[in-house]
Parts: sequence; C-alpha cells; structure tokens
Amino acid sequence: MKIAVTRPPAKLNLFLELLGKRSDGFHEIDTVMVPIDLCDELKLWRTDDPGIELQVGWLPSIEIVAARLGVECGSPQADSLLSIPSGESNLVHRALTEFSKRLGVTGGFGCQLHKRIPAGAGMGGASSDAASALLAAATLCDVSLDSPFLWEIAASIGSDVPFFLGDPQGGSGGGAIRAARARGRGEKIEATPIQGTLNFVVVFPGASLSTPTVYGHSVVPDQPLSAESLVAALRSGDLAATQTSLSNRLAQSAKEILPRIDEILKTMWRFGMTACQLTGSGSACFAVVQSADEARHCANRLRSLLEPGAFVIDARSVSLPAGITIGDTK
Ligand SMILES: C[C@@](CO)(OP(=O)(O)O)[C@H](O)COP(=O)(O)OP(=O)(O)OC[C@H]1O[C@@H](n2ccc(N)nc2=O)[C@H](O)[C@@H]1O
Ligand SMILES: Nc1ncnc2c1ncn2[C@@H]1O[C@H](COP(=O)(O)OP(=O)(O)O)[C@@H](O)[C@H]1O
Repeated sequence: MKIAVTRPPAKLNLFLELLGKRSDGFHEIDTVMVPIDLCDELKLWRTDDPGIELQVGWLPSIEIVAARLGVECGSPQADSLLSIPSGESNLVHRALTEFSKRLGVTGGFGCQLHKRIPAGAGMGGASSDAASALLAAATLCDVSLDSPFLWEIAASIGSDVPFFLGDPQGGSGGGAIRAARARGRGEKIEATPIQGTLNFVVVFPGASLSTPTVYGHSVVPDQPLSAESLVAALRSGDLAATQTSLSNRLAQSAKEILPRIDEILKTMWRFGMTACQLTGSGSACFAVVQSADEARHCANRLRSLLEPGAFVIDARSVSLPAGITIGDTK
C-alpha cells in the first residue's frame, strides 16, 4: 500500500492588523506569517472502504506532554489542552471529505496524525494539518499539487489553511514560500521574500484561546498600522528593523481574556527577549532573537522558570509547502 508521509509546520504571525469587520462575521486583516520547524506528523493512505478513518496522538507521548504542561492525564485541564477531535470536526477530516467529494474519489482515506503543535495556540496547527492532508491526498491520487481547486478547498475549511499550501502563483508543484503576507480574511496569499533564517523562542502558556472569542473582543482601529516596514525589513534581512516591526492587534483582547499572556511577555522582556509578541489569536508568545544559539540559551533559561505549566521551545523559520514522501508500508 502506498503511504504519504508529511510534517505540517506551525506558523507565527509577525504582524497582524485588523482593517475592518465584514458583514459575514469575519475581519479583513493584513498579516505576515512565517512557518517554523515545530511540526506535527501526518501519514495518509487510501482505503477501499469509503469514509475517513483518523487516529490522533501526541509526540513524544501524551504523558510526556501532559507532564511538561503540569497537568494530570485524564484531568479536565489535560482534556481541554490535549484532546483533539478525530471525527468530522478535525480539519484533516473536513479537508479529506471535501477533497473526495470534489474529485469523486472511490474508496476513502486512512490517516495517522501525531501532534506536537499545541492547539488553540495561534500557531495554526489544525490549518497546517488540513493543508498537508490535501497535498498528501493529491499526491496519492495523482492530482497536480498546483491545482487551483486545492486552494479553493483550503479557503473553504479555514482562513489560515491556504497559507500552508505554499505560493499559489509559484508554478508547478506550488511554489516554496518562507514568509507570506495574507489579506482578505487571511486566504489571499502573497509570498514575501525573506533574507536568511529567523530564530525564535516560543512559549505556549499552558492554556488555549478560541479564535472567534479573541476576534469577538477585538477593536478595529481607526488608523490601521501598515505591514510595509516589516515586509521591507524581512526582504533586506534587517534583523533590528524586523524586531521593532512586530505587531499584533489581537494582543490586547487576548491579554484581557488570558492575563497570563501579559505575564509571559513581561518575563520574556525581563530575560532580554525584548522583541516579543503574541502569535495570531494566541495564546502562544514568541521572541525574535539574533541566532540559533541565543534561541537555545533563552529557551533553556525560560524553561527552567516556566515548565512545568508552560511549553518553551527554540524554533527557526522554514519554508512551505511541507515535503511529501511516498513509502510502501504503514
Ligand atoms: C487569528 C489567525 C491569524 O493567522 O490565526 P489563529 O490564531 O487562529 O492561528 C487567523 O486569522 C484565524 O484563522 P482560522 O483559525 O483559519 O479562522 P477561521 O476558522 O477561518 O475562523 C474562525 C472564526 O474566527 C473569526 N475570524 C477569523 C478570521 C478572520 N479574518 N476574521 C475573523 O473574525 C470568525 O469569528 C470566524 O468564525
Ligand atoms: N488537526 C487538528 N489539530 C489540532 N486541533 C484541531 C485539529 N482539527 C480541529 N482542531 C480543533 O481546532 C482548534 C484549535 O485549532 P489550532 O489550529 O490548533 O489553533 P489556532 O486556531 O489557535 O491556531 C481546537 O479547538 C481543536 O479541537
């Protein structure tokens, strides 16, 4: 049996501005996103039986993740942080169902999803899993990876999903992107050149936030900020300008809902990570630092202070889309 193996990456929003509230309940946004090397693992294969059979677990194991987060397996806190749906509400399930319908695929799909990306963290884990499932399904069904209908399905599943497919203008196979500016409700993607690799420290504060709730509490500014200076800084590789251009309009509402975010950002600042910000609708925070060594050093210091109870990693920017490997066995 052919099996497609892929590693859906997380993302960080280096910039996020609200431009207006639309009549369909979504916000017009202007955001700059970067994929990072914290990845889930997804295996997909075709089945004779129709339908989607999805198994979900945590890496390295649910016990180890729960211990790092300072919660007991099976407790309500562990459930709220670590229980990931395996049925129709999983975005992988929705993406594969839509793919099968659009293509008239006979049979179904089996999928194993192993999570590393915290859920409800503003790191786009569910969206990235869905995009990777689409690319893996297309590969198994001999569908070209730059077929526009993949971007259409992605946008129908969630605003963040198209970003994870790569550059829609990128030519055969979907072009690689290392950063992208996303507009509309987030589904209109434009690749943004980025000079060098960015190094990050990322902190998940051990609590999840709901994207609609954070948007619901947010305020659209009269005079929106522009992403231009960040885009220029990324293009020229000006790290200091990148650091001073970080911005997130959702940060205020996320902090009001989860005051721990402010505490985490203040702690990062106190430890010298002064270029720090919330990603997406939270709850994770990140700092842009100068080198991989500095990221490792800062993450170690923060880890000894915040874990168990939070989740601290060092990370670096990578490119999209995630590669797909085809193997022969499960
Ligand atoms: C905030 C961001 C920033 O990248 O990321 P996350 O924090 O979720 O990772 C995204 O805009 C999230 O995109 P995504 O998570 O795909 O959201 P969707 O499923 O499309 O929408 C969920 C809900 O969020 C609100 N929403 C979402 C996107 C948008 N541009 N305006 C909104 O108001 C709406 O209430 C919508 O019903
Ligand atoms: N593949 C998936 N992985 C993680 N969470 C998922 C997945 N599919 C659906 N969900 C649900 O989506 C929500 C979190 O989405 P996620 O993308 O991880 O967070 P965020 O929107 O903050 O980036 C959770 O409520 C979770 O139950």
